[in-house]
Amino acid sequence: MKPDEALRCRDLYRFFRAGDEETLALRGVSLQVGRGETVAVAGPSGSGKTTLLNCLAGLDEPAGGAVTIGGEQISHRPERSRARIRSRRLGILLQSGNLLAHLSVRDNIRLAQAAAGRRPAQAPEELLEQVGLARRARAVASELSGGELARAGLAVALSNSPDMLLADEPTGELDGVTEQVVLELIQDRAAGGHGVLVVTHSAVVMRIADRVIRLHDGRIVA
Ligand SMILES: Nc1ncnc2c1ncn2[C@@H]1O[C@H](COP(=O)(O)OP(=O)(O)OP(=O)(O)O)[C@@H](O)[C@H]1O
Repeated sequence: MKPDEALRCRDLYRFFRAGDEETLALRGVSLQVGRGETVAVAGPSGSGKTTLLNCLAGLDEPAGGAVTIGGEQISHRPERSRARIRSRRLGILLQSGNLLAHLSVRDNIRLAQAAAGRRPAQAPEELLEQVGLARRARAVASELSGGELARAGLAVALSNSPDMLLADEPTGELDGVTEQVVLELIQDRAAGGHGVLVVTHSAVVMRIADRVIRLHDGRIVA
């Protein structure tokens, strides 16, 4: 893997079996994302976007192929190893939010940093400052607006200076202006050296991405 590569996957296959029926959710997907690069993944419902994201994040195991994050292979390893790589090398941003509801934004960041088990490069206050949320450090999720929640989620996802940020519809519920602000923030942060892969239906996200990858029936078609 080249030093400027944040993520690489080769020939990913994933099947699901329900009774007699077999779905080929991923059929040989290969891609790479460079440091500082933002790649959008688009495609119709059922094309395999979420399955791909889960395999890249080590939350699901591909039946075939391999995933490497920051030079370290995450696929085909025991869950403990995958969890360690996830917490040190990946930031994961989901539409459902990545904050624990009973903890303040600051404590959510602290928890993510403690899970990585090494000295964090940035203090929670600094991360919150960078996403424009310094004044809401003590708030819990239910006290935040949609835009603030997206910023808080981003601060948590970036809390261990990941090699790669993986996001699933991170701006899905936001209005156009807030969406633009959060995306600019994601890109700004990416300039700091990690790669970004965003699963999205949003034309705004596709416009700001450096590249758009289109999935159809589990294959990259463009
Ligand atoms: N756990 C599962 N068991 C069986 N089939 C599954 C499972 N998860 C996904 N699939 C199937 O795999 C295919 C890809 O699903 P996936 O959720 O990755 O698509 P998607 O592109 O993310 O769709 P959407 O945009 O609707 O979220 C679909 O046909 C889906 O029904």
